[in-house]
Amino acid sequence: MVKKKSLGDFIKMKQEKQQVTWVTAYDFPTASFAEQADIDMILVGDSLGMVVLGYKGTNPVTMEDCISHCQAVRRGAPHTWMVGDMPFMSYQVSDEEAVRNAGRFIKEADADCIKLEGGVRVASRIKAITDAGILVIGHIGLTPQSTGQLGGFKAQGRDVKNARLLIKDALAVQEAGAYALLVEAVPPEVTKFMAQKLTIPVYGIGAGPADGQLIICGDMLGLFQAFTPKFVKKYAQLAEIEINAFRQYGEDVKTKKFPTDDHVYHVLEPIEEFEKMFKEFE
Ligand SMILES: Nc1nc(=O)c2c([nH]1)NC[C@@H]1CN(c3ccc(C(=O)N[C@@H](CCC(=O)O)C(=O)O)cc3)CN21
Ligand SMILES: CC(C)C(=O)C(=O)O
Ligand SMILES: [Mg+2]
Repeated sequence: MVKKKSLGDFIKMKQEKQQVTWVTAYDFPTASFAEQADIDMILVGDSLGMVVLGYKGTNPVTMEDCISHCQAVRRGAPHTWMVGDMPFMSYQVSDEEAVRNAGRFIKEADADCIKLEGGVRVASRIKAITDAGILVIGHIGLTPQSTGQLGGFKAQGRDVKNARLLIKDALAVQEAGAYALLVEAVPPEVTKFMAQKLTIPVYGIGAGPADGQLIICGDMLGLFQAFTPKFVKKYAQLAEIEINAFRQYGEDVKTKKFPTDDHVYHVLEPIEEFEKMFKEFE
């Protein structure tokens, strides 16, 4: 078992140009498998709404959902850096609500830090949470909680005007005190500029090479069937394996191939004694 990383390790990894590996996990087994595979960080993303709760987007996800899933992940991965993702409406209203809800991830779920979406427009939230002593990761580019304004799950920063705004967002996030930044669905040229310009680590999902990479566990494992973003690489086809296993079990039960003598408990007294006892009920 490798020792749990600390903030200093992640800062050093950027300086030494070592890649950080980051996956989402929402439950105990997945978190445990990620830890056993020596993944550097786990995000308990509000994408849990889509990947494990079956919503069409992330906005229905509540603080209670996030805390509960973070607690399960922490039990599965006690030695891995865990990021709590702040859900829609847990930080949008005021700095005060943002600090209170960020604190719940630390206090109730033993998160190492929190992540929230937005750049310039959430700078005061990032500063307020940081001032409370909590580590923050910013998240810019495709920000799923504002897909209404973005016009859907669309890549960002593809024209110069929009890329300039993104770079201003990135600088605002760093200036506000975030210790790292996540960039989602942005051309690699723009990501590369940000990773060079910023002193804090810049991680990417669908954003090309950066100081580290994030991927959604359901996507890389082949468990999420609704859609597959272009930036996903599939490392397994678990849905297929699960469906085949359920189908085989169903067939075995219907054809009485399961259960067999291997799967039952044996009586502890002579069967004649049982038969006598059964007769008492006749
Ligand atoms: N399973 C899953 N994977 C994700 O990467 C993910 C979530 N859920 N939920 C939250 C957000 C939403 N994300 C998404 C969702 C859809 C696309 C997508 O379909 N993109 C298209 C079009 C891109 C465009 O028009 O610019 C693509 O072809 O990649 C991308 C990111 C990323 N996040
Ligand atoms: C899509 C990633 C960046 C995220 O925020 C999540 O998994 O919730
Ligand atoms: Mg999220």
